[in-house]
Order: sequence, then C-alpha cells, then structure tokens
Amino acid sequence: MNQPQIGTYNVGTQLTVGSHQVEIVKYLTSGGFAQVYSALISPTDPHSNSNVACLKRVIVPDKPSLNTLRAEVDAMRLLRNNRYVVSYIDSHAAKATLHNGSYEVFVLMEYCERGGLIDFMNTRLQNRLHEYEILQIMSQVTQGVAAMHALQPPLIHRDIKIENVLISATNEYKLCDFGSVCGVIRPPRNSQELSYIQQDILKNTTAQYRSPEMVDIFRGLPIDEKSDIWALGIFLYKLCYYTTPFEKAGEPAILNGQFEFPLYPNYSEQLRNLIRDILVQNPCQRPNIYELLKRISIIQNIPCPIDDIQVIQPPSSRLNLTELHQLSATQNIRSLNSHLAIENSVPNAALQFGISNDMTRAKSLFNGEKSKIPHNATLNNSAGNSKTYLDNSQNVSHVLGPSSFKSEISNIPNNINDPKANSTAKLKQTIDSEAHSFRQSNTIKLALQDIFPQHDDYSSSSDESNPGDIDELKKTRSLGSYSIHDNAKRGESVKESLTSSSLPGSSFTPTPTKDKSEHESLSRAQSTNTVDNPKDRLPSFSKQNGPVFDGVSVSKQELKDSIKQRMLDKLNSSEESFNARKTYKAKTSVQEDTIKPIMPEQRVPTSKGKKLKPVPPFKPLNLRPKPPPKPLFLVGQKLSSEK
Ligand SMILES: Nc1ncnc2c1ncn2[C@@H]1O[C@H](COP(=O)(O)OP(=O)(O)OP(=O)(O)O)[C@@H](O)[C@H]1O
Repeated sequence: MNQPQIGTYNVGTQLTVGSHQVEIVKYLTSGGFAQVYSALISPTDPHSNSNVACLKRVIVPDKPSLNTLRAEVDAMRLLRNNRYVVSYIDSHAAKATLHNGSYEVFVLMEYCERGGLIDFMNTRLQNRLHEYEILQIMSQVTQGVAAMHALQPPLIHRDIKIENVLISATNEYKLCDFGSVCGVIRPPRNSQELSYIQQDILKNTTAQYRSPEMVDIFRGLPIDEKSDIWALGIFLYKLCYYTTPFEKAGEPAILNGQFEFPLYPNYSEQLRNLIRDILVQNPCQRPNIYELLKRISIIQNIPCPIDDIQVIQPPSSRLNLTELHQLSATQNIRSLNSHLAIENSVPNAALQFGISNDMTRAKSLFNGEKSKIPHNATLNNSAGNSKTYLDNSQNVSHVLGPSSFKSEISNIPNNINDPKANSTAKLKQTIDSEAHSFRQSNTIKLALQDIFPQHDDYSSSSDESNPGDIDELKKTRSLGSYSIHDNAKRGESVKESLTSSSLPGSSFTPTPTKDKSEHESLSRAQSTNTVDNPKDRLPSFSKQNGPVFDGVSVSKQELKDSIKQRMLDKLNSSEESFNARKTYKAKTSVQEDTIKPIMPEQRVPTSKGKKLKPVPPFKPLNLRPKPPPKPLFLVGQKLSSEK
C-alpha cells in the first residue's frame, strides 16, 4: 500500500486505543507502512505488567488493506502471551478524515526496548556473534515460530527475517511483523491460481528468504510450514555470516540449493550441518519446527524447551511422507475455509481434528505448560519407521523425534509408475498446459477477485477455472476458522473492527481521541467464539452497485485500478531491490562483507519521505528473461513446456 505522508504525533499527545488511554512518549521510527512510537498506557498491560507500550500507527488507503491489517492483528491476538512473540495489547481502527477513503489503524503492543536484532548485529560487525549467542537467538525465534505452527490449522509467518525480530528489555528475542501471515497454500491447480500465488508471494515475502517452492511454483508444492523452516535456515545462516547464502546468485542458486560457508567466523560442524539440513530442496526433507528446535537444543546441550505438537497422518492412511505433506496442506486449506469441510471430506476419523481443543492445547503448550503426552508411545505409519504417538483424547498424532526422519524420506517412492506419483504428474501437466497458454497470452491477470481479499464476486469471472479455487486460496489470509472473526453488522458505514474477538483487550469501540474530529466513532461489534462459516463473513456484492463492504459502496473499477497499480508497484520494487542487491553484492568482496552494516531486506520499498522511482510494468516470473541454464536434474523437475 502506498503510505500517505502524515505528520508524526508530538510527545505528550493523548489518544484512546481500544480500552487503553495512551500518551505518546517518543516517536521511534517508520516502517514500510507504519509510524512507531513508545507510549505510556493505562491500564497497565497485565501480561508484561508494564505501562510502557509500543504504538504502531498505520494509514491504510482502503478496505482491502484494512483486511490485511486485520489478519495481522488477528494473528497477534492468537499468539499473544507467547514469550517469543511480540505481545499484542489492544487495537483500534477509524476512518481517517485527512485521506479520502483511507483508515487509520492503531495497534498497541509490547515495547521491545532494546530495538531490532539487526541493530544489535550491527553493533557486532567486528566482533561477530558467538555460537552460543546464535543458538540462543535461534532457539527463541524458533519457539515463536513453533507457536504459529502449533495452531490448528497452522499459521505460516512467510516473512521470517533478521529485521522481524526485536529484543525486549529482558533480552528476549521476539518475532514480530505478522503482516504476511497466512494458512497453508496448496499447490495451484490452474493458471489463474498460479498467477495469484506468484503475486501473493512476491508481495508478502522477502526475496532472499524465499524457499525453492516459493520461487518455483511450478514444482506444484504447497507453501506451508516447511517454507518457514527454510526461512529459518536463511535466518540462521545470516546470524552466523551476516549475509544470506544465496545473496550473490539469487533465484537460480535458491533453486539448485548450492551455497558455501565463509571461512570466517568459524562455527562448529554441528551448526553448519544444521544449516545444511534445513536448506534442502525437498520440503519433506527439512525438519519440522519441533525437530529443528530439538537439534538446536542438542547443540546447546539443554533439554528441548517444548514438546512435540506436530500433527501428522494416522498410520492407517498408507500414504508416504510426500503425500502426507501434500494432503496436510490440502486439509489445512480446507480447514481454513470451513471446519465442517474437514469433517466431511476426511474419511479417517483420526484426521478430524478438534480444532478448538487443539488450539487451546497448542496455546497452553506454548504458554509454558508441558504436554502430558508420553514420549515413549510409538506407532508406525505407512512410511515405515516413523515414531509417532496418537493422542486419542484429542485426535492428534505427534511426531516424537527426528531420528528416523531421513530414513523415511529415502523410502519415499519417486516413481512415475506409482499411482500417487501419477496424480502429481497429472497435476503438473494440468498446470503446465494452462501455464503455457497463460504465458502465450503474455498478459498479467489481475482480476479483481484475484487480488481482493474477501470479495465474492465470482459470477463475473469468465475464466475456465473454478472461481471458488481462487477464493479458497485467498482465504488462507483469513483467520476465520480460528473462531476469532467478528460478525460485525453490515450496512453501517464507517464501522470497522480491526480485531474480531470478544476477548478482553480487543476493541471495536469508538476511539475518542483528544481531537475527536480526527476519528469517527466506531461501535463495538458483536462477536462470537464459535467456528463460523467464513462465507457468512464475506462482504455482500450487488450487481448494480458493485462491491459493498460493511455498507460502504465502492466503484469496482476504481478499486480494481488502484489495487492493481499498487500491487504492480510493490511487485516491481520488490524485484528491483532484489536485483539491485544482487548486482551490488556481486561487486563487493568477502572482506568488505565483514565490516559492512547489514541493511534491512524489504519486501516492499518504504515511503520514508522518499518518492519511489517509477518502475517498468511487472513481468510475472515466467515472462522474465530466462536465468542461466540449470543442471539437467533440476530442469527435469520442471514441466515439459518449460523446456
Ligand atoms: N514492539 C516494538 N517495540 C519496539 N520497536 C518496534 C516495535 N515494533 C516495531 N518497532 C520498530 O519499528 C520498526 C518498524 O516496525 P514494523 O516492521 O512492524 O513496521 P512495518 O511498517 O510493518 O514495516 P515493514 O512491513 O516494512 O517491515 C521495526 O523495525 C522496529 O525498529
């Protein structure tokens, strides 16, 4: 979103954010989209027991952007009180009077007094981080990510990077910036979905941290927890070497997975092996979050701080791990759409997760309560040796350790004659043929429904694909199935709820500020704690009037044009900065790297007072000049029309 230029609050400015009175203490910085302040709050935050908080103020230009922020806040709410996630306190949204149609959003969160991890790293340019420091940071951040992956369905952060870790007053490392969070994204089934996913990835991820399945969507793999694991591998590498492993060669290097370790600093072989084991092409072969944490703890020589919560297929399914990976993604997508959909579509009763139970359990696990699951219980799955435990009381099975993981993988048939392999091949063929015609048409499909979250104008789609499929993908950004979405009444103009829960701390109330003219009143929305049908929450669509969002009528064409332009700007700039960094990095020597401060890697350019350069029209990945030829074995993984 293009951030309008607005003045900063003066010290002492009083505001009301939800149920908190706020007094600005200091303007800290501006992020890509936000102004960030430290502030005094009343009442005191019971979690941190502190009256100092961080206030994030964001101007969002329209309702769709507001939905994105809503997803971010909902994610924070789900993860609140986790020790290694920046803790949510309160939030509030109001229609901004200064900018026509735009909204002003305030999010109160825990104040991380020691600033960003990147700043800390930059204080250690000469005297690089010690291995024990790296492991400590890595362990804590991994625990933050584990809290997301433990949810049912899991949440994928998608933008794990050095810049998104902050340091608290008590020296704890905390994950922040949940603006890219989504559910598992299943592989695309047609060109329209492919295009949607490509654009979504470019917009919401940082180039150097993208996993191979994100860079090459043609692989037909889901974007899931394992994509976060890859990002954690890049994160770990950067903690060690202050650069990313694919910095110089970019996407081609990500796709063939070749990287080297600098000679300096010298870390243990165990640590380097961990990085190697994370940065593997096949997502199935990457450790899950628990396995990763366990490996870190082993190097640290301490007990693993969490219990295993990884949900896997029951043993009766007779599916191999590759298929489990795919199926789990499909299930998660479904579960994001409808809890009932899972129950109706999964033949095996053991797969019917009690979502609310699991969530409560996952939350309690990560809030410090140890699981009561016995670690010595075992169960064999179809892959052969996997040690699992099926927790019948909660219908969740647990992977108990990484020990047999690699050997299972090696047992996975990768045979085209295998019926399951055939279905994957068919999927690839379908995508391939559609992608081929998509490329030939040489147009960028940015249909309104492709880029507009929570818009249900399917009837206008003329595409051959099932329009509901795209909608299904879009809903991966909606956190509706976590039972926290509000049932805000529609038809009342200007009313907006940023969060959606009725839990204490959330607020949809009017925000009386010192200058009341700045904000229009908001009314508290009704909310429920039940699993509701996301369809019920979609904005209505009138054929005559176009989309109507909570009663605010908008011109479809206007929205389409503005969103399209905004997305094109972002996508271009994101790619531009990646390429520019590549070129720049290629020119610099390793020696220079050791003393150069780390510059923040941005998904999209900031608007800190600078006007962005005009950028050429966006070219989808598949229309850009071909990268240098890849080794034959990689080409073989691509679809036939690519050749
Ligand atoms: N809770 C916090 N405590 C202390 N500082 C914070 C906090 N949250 C954010 N900041 C500071 O503000 C900066 C920008 O915050 P944030 O990344 O959330 O904004 P943003 O607009 O979403 O940025 P972007 O999307 O470009 O990363 C951070 O890099 C950090 O320095």
